[in-house]
Amino acid sequence: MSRVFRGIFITWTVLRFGLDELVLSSFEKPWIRMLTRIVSVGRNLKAPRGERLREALERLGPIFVKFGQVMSTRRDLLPTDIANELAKLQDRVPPFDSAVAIAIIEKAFGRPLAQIFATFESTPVASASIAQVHFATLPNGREVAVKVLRPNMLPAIEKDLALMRMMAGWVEGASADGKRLKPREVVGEFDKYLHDELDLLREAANAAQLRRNMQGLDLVMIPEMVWDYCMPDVMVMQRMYGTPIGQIQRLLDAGVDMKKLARDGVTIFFTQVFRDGFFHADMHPGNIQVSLEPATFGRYISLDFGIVGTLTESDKEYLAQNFSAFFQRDYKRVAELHIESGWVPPSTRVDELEAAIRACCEPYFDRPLKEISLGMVLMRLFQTSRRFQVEIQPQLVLLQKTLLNIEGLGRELDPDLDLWSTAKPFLEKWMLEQVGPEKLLAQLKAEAPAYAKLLPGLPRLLSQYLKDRHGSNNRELLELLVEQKRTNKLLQSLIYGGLGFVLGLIAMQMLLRVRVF
Ligand SMILES: Nc1ncnc2c1ncn2[C@@H]1O[C@H](COP(=O)(O)OP(=O)(O)OP(=O)(O)O)[C@@H](O)[C@H]1O
Repeated sequence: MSRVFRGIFITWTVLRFGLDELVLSSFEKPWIRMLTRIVSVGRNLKAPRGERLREALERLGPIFVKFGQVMSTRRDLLPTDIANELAKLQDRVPPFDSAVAIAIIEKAFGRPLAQIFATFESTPVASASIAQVHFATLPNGREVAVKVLRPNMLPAIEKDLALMRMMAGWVEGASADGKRLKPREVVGEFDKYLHDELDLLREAANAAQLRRNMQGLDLVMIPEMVWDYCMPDVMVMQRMYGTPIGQIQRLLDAGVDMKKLARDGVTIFFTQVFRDGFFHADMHPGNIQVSLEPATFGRYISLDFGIVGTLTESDKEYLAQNFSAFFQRDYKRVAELHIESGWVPPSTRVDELEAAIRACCEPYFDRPLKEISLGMVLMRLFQTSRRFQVEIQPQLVLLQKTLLNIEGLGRELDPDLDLWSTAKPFLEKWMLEQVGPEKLLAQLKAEAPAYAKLLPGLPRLLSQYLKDRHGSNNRELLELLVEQKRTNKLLQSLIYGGLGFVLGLIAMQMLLRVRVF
């Protein structure tokens, strides 16, 4: 029953805020038209559409707020005004009772809190829509941060997701506009995203992988996971001491080199993308701090690993080659790359795609190179590709969104940051590695176990192959001989026939000559 009421409340909110107009310009179902007319009485649609959508999502609660936040990153799908407005959505959720947090921890560990931690700060340090964080100390004296999932998240999410799926079905059935927006696919993607975020073990594993990858770089610190204390709904990690990156004045006062910090940010990101193919994809300022401790002064601290992106070798190659071709203004190459990689249908005309890409990229060269936003270029490229029936891969959209975040952050720290010159050496080094002897050696090494299995059997396979080949050679030879005999006979008859004809002509001519003279 509560589901029915929730459904009615959602429909009512959608109609009151005029979201029906926003999503569906032409209704085909008469009952929806009728319902809209009833609810429309007295509704005020003067506010811009993005603002109305944001307010409606806030009214609908945390899951819808999260949905709006996730959608705000899909600038390749949404008009700019709506995406900008959705980006303003904030998790304004009160912290949950610490008694509840403690109960969750005790249930997860099956022991009273006093046996798990030596100390536990009951006032949370931060609280968001999915989890909240408390500081604590382990029995061995180690200081930790404890992330606890909000209670009853799963049932609440399942209920709202079921309603979202139902509404997506309506929207899709209601009009052609609705179908074009693929609402069911969008909700499906959101469903997966939320479930990933709800598993703190998964987040801990992401953190551990990133920490390992970043170990040798000395530019960023990632908390170590205390695995014995990590569960799907409780995550315990090393406590970090840092100043939020947003507090620029505090960092300046402490003597942090802002230009270096901006460059380091780009270096970290490009290392994660091009070297590791595994990147932190939730780079908002709330998740980034800077260490002011003497031993690690000026180093980044990265937090919150719920969202990471992974790139395959071919994704990396696609990106590196596209960026390179773009900066050489070789739009034909960009178009060819899209076709070669199978991104656009093979029937696509290179010249048409090239023209579309030129129209999208050329305006960027009006400004100095350092002002060009790679995130924007990538986004425009994706928007152009869509016109050529390209389904943009989610990991590339995630990357583009993170790139925008990194650029924004970098330029805030250093307005003169030249992103391209910082990123270029990475791309060049990476491209060189792709074709150089190192890559060949690495590939041979990777294939070595397969060769080791294959080699002992090779003589047997070779002799078998030759035997088969010999048999088939004989057959082919016989066929060839028969064919040659046939050709010889034909030639013989042609030669003899032709000779006879010529001799006949000569004889006739001689006879005629005898008669004339
Ligand atoms: N290991 C840590 N050491 C110190 N402080 C931490 C640690 N982990 C988290 N925090 C604090 O808790 C805050 C929230 O953490 P985190 O971003 O992981 O939670 P969240 O619920 O995923 O939040 P959101 O989704 O809004 O980013 C951080 O901004 C930071 O202040």
